[in-house]
Amino acid sequence: MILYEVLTLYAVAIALNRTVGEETRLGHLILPAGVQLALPTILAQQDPELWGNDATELKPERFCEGVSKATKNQVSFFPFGRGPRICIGQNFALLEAKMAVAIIFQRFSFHLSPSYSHAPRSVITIQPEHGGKNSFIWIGPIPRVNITNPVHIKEVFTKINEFQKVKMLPQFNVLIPGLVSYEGDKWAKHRKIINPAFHQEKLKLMLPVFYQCCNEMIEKWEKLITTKESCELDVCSYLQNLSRDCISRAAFGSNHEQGKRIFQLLKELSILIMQAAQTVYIPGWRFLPTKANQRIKEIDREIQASLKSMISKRENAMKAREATNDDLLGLLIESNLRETKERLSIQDVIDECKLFYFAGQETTSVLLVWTMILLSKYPHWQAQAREEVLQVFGGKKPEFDGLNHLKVVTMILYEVLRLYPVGIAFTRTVSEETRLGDLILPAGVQIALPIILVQQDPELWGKDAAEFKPERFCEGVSKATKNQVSFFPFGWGHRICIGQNFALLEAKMAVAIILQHFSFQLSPSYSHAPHSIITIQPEHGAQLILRKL
Ligand code: HEM
Repeated sequence: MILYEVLTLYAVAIALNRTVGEETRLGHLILPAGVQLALPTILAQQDPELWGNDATELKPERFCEGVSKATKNQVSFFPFGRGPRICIGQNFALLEAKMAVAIIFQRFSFHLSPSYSHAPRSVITIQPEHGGKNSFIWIGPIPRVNITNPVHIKEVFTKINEFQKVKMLPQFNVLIPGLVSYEGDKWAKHRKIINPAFHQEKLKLMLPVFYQCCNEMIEKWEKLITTKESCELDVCSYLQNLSRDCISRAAFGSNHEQGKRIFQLLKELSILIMQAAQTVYIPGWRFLPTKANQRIKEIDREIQASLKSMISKRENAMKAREATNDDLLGLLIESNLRETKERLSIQDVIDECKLFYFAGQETTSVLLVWTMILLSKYPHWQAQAREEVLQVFGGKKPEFDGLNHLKVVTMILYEVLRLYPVGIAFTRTVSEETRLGDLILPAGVQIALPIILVQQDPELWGKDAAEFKPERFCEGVSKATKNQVSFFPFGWGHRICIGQNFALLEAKMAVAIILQHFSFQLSPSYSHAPHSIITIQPEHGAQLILRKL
């Protein structure tokens, strides 16, 4: 019973796949040859409609009268597949597992260690993702040490020359150039020139853009509800569009249509490159005359040409005082023109614009997605946040000072970033032999700062570390963390995210406007499955039911 229940909840593979051999009818569907079918084991075996409301709970008693009774004779349990191609090794595996379990039970009792963090992750099979607190893993021939002690984390973030960014695979250089990957003097020069574009008074200039983009999304949602009381919606794509729109207009202002096209191309480029990255890496792969590589070259050429012409036009207009500089591009050019020593080249500016797209889009949209999911799950926090927003703005347009003073909304955003940080870990390379606490780390060793473990560590955050409790932040971050580096969703130290205030302002604007217009709750079709592909996203979407207020 226990083994069956484990196989129900943690089926070895998340889905079984088939290709349609020739045109076939399946229920109402006519499936042409070549179409692929996925039979998502993990969804079918945890479907409340098939298994009841306790579908996601470990309840081996479901199997007390065997599989047929538990499944009511339906094909809703197929951990070994089904039919003629059912796993030939099923009995072998079950016998081996029973032997192992029996002998373990004879000799040990066991329970979870506090350092275990529950993170099922699918890499062909479903495995727990994290090692323990003091552990290391091999990334091919390179050892990677997990650092979870806040004192040591602070040291890693502070000593930026000793602990450098891990070099990206060459595939990604075309995609994510700029500040984020530079080191030493080059990083310092770029950071100094870009910094002013993200100062609070400059962000104030971008607020109308954020408002306009949020309003357009709200109008779309309102149209979906006009004839009904409520509607079900997967908010992921809307929030992705929102942050794409915000970054594109905030970056390129009056040229945002041209900017949008560039961002579309960058999206296509990232898909092609991610696909290439999933195949085995061959040195010089970019020079192979494949269709994908030709397209990558074409896209890159178009992006470079478009950005180049936009930047030189803007530079000339600004020199002639004909252009405003209230977008990121204008602010970056202005700051660069003011630089007396070494300026950025046009190629440098192009690279930083590309980076804004990647750094600024997916990050803010996943923050918003998790915020809406958690506010749906915890309606009393949704009500408290709405009360605050209505108290500060009523039904009016949210303005800069009001947004900066939203206390409950800020606490909520921090708590979302604590539980669902944008990525699961930061990595660094040790540039020369260094001591870190008791460890002596030779050059070349990698360091991982597993943010997701540290920010949910019961030793640092208390027994309720895994619970959503925004009240932890009611007296600010320093009090919540007891002045330790145990909360770092934007990084820490000199290399802290340059877009942090931009992202938080955009998120506060979006949350405020959404709360002014709608109430929302989780739809029964939402299934909670945080999934890490660069950022942590809900794997099966964020289906919510929206109601107009
Ligand atoms: C919720 C939203 C965001 C989150 C959680 C986030 C998170 C981060 C983190 C963790 C880092 C540091 C990585 C490391 O130290 O290895 C970083 C760096 C950076 N971020 Fe963000 N980011 C967000 C939004 C943005 C936005 C909107 C922009 C720009 C428009 C941006 C631009 C950058 C840049 C340029 C860096 C590199 C800084 C440097 O190396 O000096 N980010 N971000």
